[in-house]
Amino acid sequence: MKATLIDGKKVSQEIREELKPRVQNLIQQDLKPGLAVILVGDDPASQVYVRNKEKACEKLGVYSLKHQLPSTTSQNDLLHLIDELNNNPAIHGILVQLPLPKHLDEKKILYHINPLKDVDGFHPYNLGRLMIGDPIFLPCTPWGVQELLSRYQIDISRKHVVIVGRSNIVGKPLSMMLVQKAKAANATITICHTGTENLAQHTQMADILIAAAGSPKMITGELIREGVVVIDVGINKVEDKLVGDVDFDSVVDKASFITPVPGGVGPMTIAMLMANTVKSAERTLHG
Ligand SMILES: Nc1nc2c(c(=O)[nH]1)N[C@@H](CN(C=O)c1ccc(C(=O)N[C@@H](CCC(=O)O)C(=O)O)cc1)CN2
Repeated sequence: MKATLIDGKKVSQEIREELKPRVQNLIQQDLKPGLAVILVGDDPASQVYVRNKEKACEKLGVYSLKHQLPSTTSQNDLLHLIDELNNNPAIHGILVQLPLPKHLDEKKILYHINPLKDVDGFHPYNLGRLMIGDPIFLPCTPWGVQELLSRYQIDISRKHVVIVGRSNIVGKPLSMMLVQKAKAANATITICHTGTENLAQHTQMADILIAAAGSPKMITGELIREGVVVIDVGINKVEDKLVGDVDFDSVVDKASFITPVPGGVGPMTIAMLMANTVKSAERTLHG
């Protein structure tokens, strides 16, 4: 079996097209959605991702405000900037590009963002709302994964979903989102990580395997069973090449569906960020 490629680039473009009339409707009501992106330091990958976000805003008609700060920026200065953006009526979404330089307290910084402008969905208030099944902003990458499954009619009903990875920005929120659906869908959700003993015993049970461990090519053909759906969330730079957490070549002939890297989940993160920003602007109009 040769896996069907899940085209994240195509789906992300479809989603951004679907957002256009919503943005036009807001602009006609004199409300242009605004996204502020704070980039601290000069991490090359982060610069690419921030540029992708700016380009997405430009194409969609969203006002984009970028603050590029030196890696030596103090915590207080960063908190003051967030205060300004929290109080800026032209800004409906605020994100701080991760990772931050080590001297900055990531939690303190992220928790300082007004939850109602937290379009990354990382604030405890929003994660709490997600946990109780009443979300405002879903974290962009997990939401993008869910959208890919949905738009390719990959149903989790009565399926075993195995997530490899437990980060705060993907693994944990994604497991919460799928558990919410699993109740009604009679699905089973398993979370593994790079420290899981006998990892193969878990991954080989998966009908749907989501690799989000941040470990290049970790998931090989021996770790999966025939016909599994493979979603690769990994974004690893290896010898200047972007590779996922899945060893694509050893998996593609066993899987039924697979997301490529690049061109899979990555572009979905951007599209869902745009969706959260538009939603935030709409909420200021309609509550
Ligand atoms: N504040 C945040 N920081 C980070 C997040 C996040 O959601 N919020 N996620 C990742 C990085 N990320 C978004 O910021 C991100 C990663 C990858 C892509 C993407 O489009 N990847 C492309 C290839 C891009 C390239 O040319 O290298 C692909 O996979 O096709 C977008 C966003 C960590 N930080």
